[in-house]
Amino acid sequence: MMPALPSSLEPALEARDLSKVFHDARRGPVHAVEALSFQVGPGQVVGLLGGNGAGKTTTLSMLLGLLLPSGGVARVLGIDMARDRHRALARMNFSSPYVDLPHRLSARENLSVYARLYDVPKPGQVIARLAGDLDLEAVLDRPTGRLSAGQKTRVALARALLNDPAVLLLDEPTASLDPDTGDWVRGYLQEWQRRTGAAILLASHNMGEVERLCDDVVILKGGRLAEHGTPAELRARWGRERLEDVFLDVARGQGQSRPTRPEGPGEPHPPAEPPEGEGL
Ligand SMILES: Nc1ncnc2c1ncn2[C@@H]1O[C@H](COP(=O)(O)OP(=O)(O)OP(=O)(O)O)[C@@H](O)[C@H]1O
Repeated sequence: MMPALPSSLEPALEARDLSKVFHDARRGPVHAVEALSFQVGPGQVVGLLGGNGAGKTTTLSMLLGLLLPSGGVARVLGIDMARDRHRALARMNFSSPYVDLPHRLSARENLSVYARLYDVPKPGQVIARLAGDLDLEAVLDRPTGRLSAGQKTRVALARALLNDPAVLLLDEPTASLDPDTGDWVRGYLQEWQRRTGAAILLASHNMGEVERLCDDVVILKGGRLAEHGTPAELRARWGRERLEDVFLDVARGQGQSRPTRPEGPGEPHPPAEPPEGEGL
């Protein structure tokens, strides 16, 4: 048996040889995620990128223990989420603008319910602090269903930070925000992460956001890992100045067909395969 690593060396989050096959009546077996391995180290922020249908949500759902993998393992803080999800839940959290909070409850009531579920000590104080941080004081007592998309996103983020998670999974945290509010939320997340040392896995289509927040980037294509590295490594490898162009090259399987400089900077890189069916 392999000796256990001291907990400080353990990845905060790990996908190892992770796969998910959906059995769809119309499409037959759908290989949403295939043999996917990556890690998020303690205190690291990793971006999970990929086009529509590339497998990001399926991956996040397995890491949250909401979907059982067809193969491989999803671990959070060393805990196998398919077996022992309940042991990790108190130390992790998740936020997505696509998951609605009950509409009739006020923002404060929603946050109070979740604070109770997470057994947050002094919940009133924690909610007041988060409402101050996220500029929600004026809307705390309004029904959540009547808030703007930007206000709902900030309430959802407050909900995700209630238990001071050591591991935070974020699905498109700024998707519905105007550029100014989006920028503000990114700045807040960056400051929060530096202060708490939490590990973050961030699924995003916003390359500026990924370049600003992420130490490392995983790009999925058709459920498989197509690229992995720091934003600087990926730019150098693909001879691109912007991560957005790296993403497009990976998506289109173009490799270095359009280098940004004539000599083609960076290491040569085998072009990614053209997309098969759905996926990036
Ligand atoms: N419950 C399901 N049953 C059948 N197929 C599914 C199911 N959930 C997802 N899929 C398929 O699995 C693949 C990956 O989907 P997934 O939602 O993980 O992609 P994504 O990267 O999150 O996409 P997006 O950026 O559009 O949200 C797609 O082909 C999708 O249609």
